[in-house]
Amino acid sequence: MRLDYLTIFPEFFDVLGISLLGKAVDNGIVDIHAHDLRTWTHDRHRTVDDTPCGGGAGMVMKPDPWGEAFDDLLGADPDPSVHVVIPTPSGTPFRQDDAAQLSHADRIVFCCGRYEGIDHRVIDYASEHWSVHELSLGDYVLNGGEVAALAMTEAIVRLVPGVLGNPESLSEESYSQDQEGLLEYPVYTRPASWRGWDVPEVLMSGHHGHIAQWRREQSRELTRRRRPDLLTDE
Ligand SMILES: Nc1cc(-c2ccc3ccn(Cc4ccc(CN5CCCCC5)cc4)c3c2)n[nH]1
Repeated sequence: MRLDYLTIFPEFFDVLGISLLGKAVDNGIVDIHAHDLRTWTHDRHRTVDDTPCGGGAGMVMKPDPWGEAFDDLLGADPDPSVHVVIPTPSGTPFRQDDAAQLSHADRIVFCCGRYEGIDHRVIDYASEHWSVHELSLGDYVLNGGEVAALAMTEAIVRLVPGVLGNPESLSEESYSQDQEGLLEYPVYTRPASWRGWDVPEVLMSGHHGHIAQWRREQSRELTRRRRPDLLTDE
């Protein structure tokens, strides 16, 4: 899987060389390239923004640098197997299903906007050529797309075979189908008693059936309290 990031802050993505994703890069499972969008500017001030047509506060990112970056990175031939992800507050919510689907992609290009956003014609042009995903990280406004791109990257890449040390843990995670889409149960480790708090006895019983039942109950109770929207039983 090749991941490209178009951004005016490429150093944001240096962090991807650390830990889990760092190993995936070292193993050649994932190939990461961050690009400074100003590479594709030609004026002395390396301008990437301009005033919004129709008025309004702030600045909007000019389309030209993005178009030239697409030309260099992707060429002009349509290719639906290339996924262009554009983090935006107005996108569809990024969910585990999106991460799962994108984990099968061979190529993903993250377009990280700043200012008040990117000229919409960039999205229109990209949509004619590649598979475009306008995705929101959540219902809050960030200063740009970089943090969202990092979060989405981690959610996607950890699902790629060979990236995680213990793939079986994936099936027990919140939102995963095996967990029936419920929130995951609380976890414990040693010591058995810590500052007056004990590990639930059932977990020390060695009775796997009881432990599994307790965990299912914990998941349902936690989901009922925190995320009733995830409960589908009629
Ligand atoms: N889930 C999530 C993703 C993002 C995200 C992603 C990408 C960019 C690029 C820029 N920003 C900052 C920004 C975007 C929008 C506004 C409001 N809006 C602007 C246009 C006219 C109406 C009002 C303010 C600032 C971004 C923010 N935030 N949250």
